[in-house]
Amino acid sequence: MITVKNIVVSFSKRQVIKKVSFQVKEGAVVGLIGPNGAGKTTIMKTILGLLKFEGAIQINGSAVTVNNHQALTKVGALIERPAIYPFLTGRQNLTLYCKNQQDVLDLVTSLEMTAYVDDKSKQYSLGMKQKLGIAIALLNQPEFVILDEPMNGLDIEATILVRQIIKKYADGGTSFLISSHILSELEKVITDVVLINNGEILVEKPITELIQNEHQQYKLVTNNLAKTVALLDANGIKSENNETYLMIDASRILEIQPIIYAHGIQLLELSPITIDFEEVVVNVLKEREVNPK
Ligand SMILES: Nc1ncnc2c1ncn2[C@@H]1O[C@H](COP(=O)(O)OP(=O)(O)OP(=O)(O)O)[C@@H](O)[C@H]1O
Repeated sequence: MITVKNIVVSFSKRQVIKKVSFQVKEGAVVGLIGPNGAGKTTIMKTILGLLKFEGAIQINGSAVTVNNHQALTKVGALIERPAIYPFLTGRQNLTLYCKNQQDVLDLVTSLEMTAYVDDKSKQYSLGMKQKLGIAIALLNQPEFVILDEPMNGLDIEATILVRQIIKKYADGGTSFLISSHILSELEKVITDVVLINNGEILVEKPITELIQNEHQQYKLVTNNLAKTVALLDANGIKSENNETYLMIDASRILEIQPIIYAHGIQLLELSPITIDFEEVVVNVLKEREVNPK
């Protein structure tokens, strides 16, 4: 587990990370999200012992400091640009960092890099470099992987591939801390969300909880909407009629089926009205603008 407790990071006396605390549990894929300049990269660099900080960071109980990187031996990372030697081939770069050659073979295959892995990496496109950087981060069976904008420059196929690999590693117990601005993509892979703004945490939650909170309304479709409205009304259940469906408050949905069945009405659909992850995040940020702490 990575435990970040009350960390404060300052640049020239300006606090950019302000008492941030969160955890990354085993097998969790935590999305670290927030607007530009929120402090995501700074937090990642701090966890990697690259920046001075106040507070405490522990990886499996062992402290990370600027002078002690012992805790980081099982941590793989891709921060900002991949650390690649341009005059070496992709394979030579991977070999340089790996402890077990089999890892290189596996990652080259699973990230579909075979066609160019023996070319000099200075010739690589942005996406090829990015894949190589991700492969380096995943070498040596890491317990934790920190990825800053891993989908940068990746095409759709590579994005799907990277998503599948993250899931495979997470299923095997590897934990991830991933930042990305592509929330629709991040949503497909993360288990938890840490949302930051101006160096402060606004939300730390499982993603299901964050989105579920917004499932306040259900969509109800029956074979007789007008009669359904009247029946619900008679039972004190408010519904909003949108012509093709009714909107019902989540707190009353369990009562609906017995009422309509008793009157011979057929239930065709009863499903939560979801708003997507992107909308939830925008709403949280907007709400904070209106009601600052
Ligand atoms: N080396 C530095 N010196 C001074 N200020 C810095 C330095 N690095 C980052 N900052 C400042 O710290 C704040 C957080 O920056 P950071 O790069 O962590 O944000 P971010 O959330 O990763 O943003 P983005 O989404 O744009 O990558 C910003 O205000 C930035 O200007």
